[in-house]
Parts: sequence; C-alpha cells; structure tokens
Amino acid sequence: MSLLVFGAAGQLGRELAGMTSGRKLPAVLLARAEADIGDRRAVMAAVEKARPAVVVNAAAYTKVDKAEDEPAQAFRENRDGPALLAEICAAHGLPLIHVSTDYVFDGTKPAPYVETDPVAPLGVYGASKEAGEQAVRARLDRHVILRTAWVYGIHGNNFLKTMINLARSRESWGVVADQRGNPTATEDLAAAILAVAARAAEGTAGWGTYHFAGTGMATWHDFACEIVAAQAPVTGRTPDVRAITTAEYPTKAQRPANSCLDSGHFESVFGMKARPWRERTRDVVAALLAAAKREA
Ligand SMILES: NC(=O)C1=CN([C@@H]2O[C@H](COP(=O)(O)OP(=O)(O)OC[C@H]3O[C@@H](n4cnc5c(N)ncnc54)[C@H](OP(=O)(O)O)[C@@H]3O)[C@@H](O)[C@H]2O)C=CC1
Ligand SMILES: Cc1cn([C@H]2C[C@H](O)[C@@H](COP(=O)(O)OP(=O)(O)O[C@H]3O[C@@H](C)C(=O)[C@@H](O)[C@H]3O)O2)c(=O)[nH]c1=O
Repeated sequence: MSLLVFGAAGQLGRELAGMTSGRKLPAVLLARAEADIGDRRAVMAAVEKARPAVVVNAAAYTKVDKAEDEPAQAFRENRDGPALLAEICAAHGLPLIHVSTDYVFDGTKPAPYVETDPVAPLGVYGASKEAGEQAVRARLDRHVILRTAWVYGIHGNNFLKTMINLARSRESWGVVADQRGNPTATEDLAAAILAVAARAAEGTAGWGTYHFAGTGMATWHDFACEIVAAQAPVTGRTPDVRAITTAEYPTKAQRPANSCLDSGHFESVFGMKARPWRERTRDVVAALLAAAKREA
C-alpha cells in the first residue's frame, strides 16, 4: 500500500511521516512548498509522479480565531483544496482519506455526537471544514472522512505545548472548564489513518464519514491539569490552573460547549479505538520533556 500525503509539515503530517517510515510503508509526503492543495498542476503532478494506492489530506487551515478575519483563506484551504483533491482522485480512480473536525457541531447536544447528527458550525473554521466535507462527498464516492478533535502530539503547535510553555513561566492562569471534548493524540490518529488506508488500498474500506477521537471526555481545564501534573515531577513546577468560564476567556471565534465525538462506528468497522486521553497525555509530555533534556 503506497500513500501520498498532503500537508506533511503539520502536526499530523509529521506523525504520519514518522509512522510510515517506522513501519517501512512506501509513502510520499509533501509539504505546502512541494504541493499546495489549491494548485491543480502541483496536485496532478504529485499524483502522477507518486502513483499512490491511497491519497491522504492532512493539510488544513487550523487557526480557529484568525479564520474569523481570514475567511477567504480558510475556505480556500479547507473547502477548495479538498474539492480539488477529490476531483483529481476521482479522475485517477484513487481513494481519499480526508480529516475533519468536531467544530462542525454547535455543541448544544448533551451527549457525544454521532456521524448522523446535524452539523451547525459556530465559526468560520468549522464552516470551512464542513464545506470541505461536502465538497469531498460531492466529488468522490471512495472517500473516508475522519472527524477528529483537540489534536496534540510532539510535533507542531497545539494546546498541550501551550500549557507546557505556560507552566514554565506562570504561577497561575485560567482555563475554560465549560467546554468539553476528546483530546486526541496524533499517534492514535495517524494509526487510524493507516488502518483505513490499508483497507482503502484493498478496496474494502467502508466509505463515508466517521468519528475518531481520544477515548474519554475532558474539559480544556481537565486537559490542562493533566498536562501540568505530568510535567511537574520532571520540572518541579506546580502552577495553579484555575477553572474559568468561557465568558471569562473571550475569543474571536465561539467554540462548542460540547464537541465530544462518539467513535463507536469507527471501532465497529475498523476494529480499533484511541487510547485513553490521560495515558496519551502523559506519554506525550514525557516525550517532549525527554527531547528538551537531550537538546539542553
Ligand atoms: N489541530 C487540531 O486540534 C485539530 C485538527 N483537525 C484536523 O486535522 C487535520 C490535521 O491538522 P493538524 O496537523 O493539527 O494541523 P496543522 O495546522 O498542524 O497542519 C496543517 C498543515 O497543512 C498545511 N497547509 C495549509 N494549507 C495548505 C495548502 N493549501 N496546501 C498544502 N498544505 C497546506 C499547513 O501549512 P502552513 O503551516 O504553511 O499553513 C500545515 O503544515 C486538519 O484537517 C485539521 O482540520 C481536526 C480536529 C482538531
Ligand atoms: C491557551 C488557553 C486557551 N483557553 C481556552 C480557549 C479555548 O476555548 C480553549 C482551547 O484553546 P485553543 O484556542 O488553544 O484551541 P482551539 O484552537 O479551539 O482548538 C481547536 O483547534 C481546531 C483546529 C480543531 O479542529 C478543534 O478540534 C480544537 O482542537 O481553551 C483557556 O481557557 N486558557 C488558555 O490559557
């Protein structure tokens, strides 16, 4: 099974690079500078050169607040890019694995969201990702859209790294305790994508839309407390992370109060689930601190 991955320089792209190389899977991974998913000629050339069995889109515009001021760019990267990928995959008879987000939901459902729940994004980022889902569905039957959430890992920028940095410099700060979701490690997400890709290459994937997110629910405050607790034994820093409300932490884009995803359908079709988020958080914090120590 050979893969062609777009968006290789992002946190998921870099995890996929490490995992495909560790498993010795043939894969071509292209960053934006090598292939912009909005550039028809670049995407066509990449597909024709790599001749993959499966295409993965890990490219996206992910700046949730900034998207409110840059809707054109967010829609270009999150709707038009995936549309082009799906069109080119259809022309070449290739399946596409595309990644989407919990922020397509408005958060008013009290229970975890299932795939058939109506979408109603609250901000430009969520709306642009939802438009990307629709664009893929409209152009390509052989697609798998994986909606995931609150992604973190050792690469790139994410909430976990922000909390580790705050723990270095602050004695106390507030984190919202009234938004809940499922923190998802890039390692679990990349493994899920490779499991889907293997089935897609055989032509036996259950095409369609799935939820795949970390096991267990958390508020951002729970997540922050776990991160801070995980770094404390190594750094000796025990800052106070205060539980605050969304109203006390105003942001340009509104986030869903509940964006928990029910990953049961994915598990029943693909036979795998993500590890509990607390375990994974500790692993990732340990890996980051060990890397920082090696570099010091
Ligand atoms: N991060 C999260 O918490 C969550 C992410 N997701 C989804 O998971 C997927 C992976 O996200 P993640 O790895 O975290 O995101 P990152 O922001 O870490 O990486 C996205 C990458 O895509 C690149 N990119 C953006 N536009 C283009 C383009 N037109 N052509 C090629 N590359 C482009 C970016 O490059 P550049 O840096 O140059 O912009 C960046 O390297 C996305 O679909 C995202 O929407 C879903 C839920 C949560
Ligand atoms: C840094 C920080 C954030 N917050 C709040 C703001 C926000 O409501 C929540 C999350 O913060 P962030 O802005 O870092 O995370 P955010 O960019 O909203 O994360 C989202 O990214 C996109 C790409 C997704 O697809 C989502 O699944 C989700 O992961 O925590 C605090 O309360 N205190 C803090 O110190």
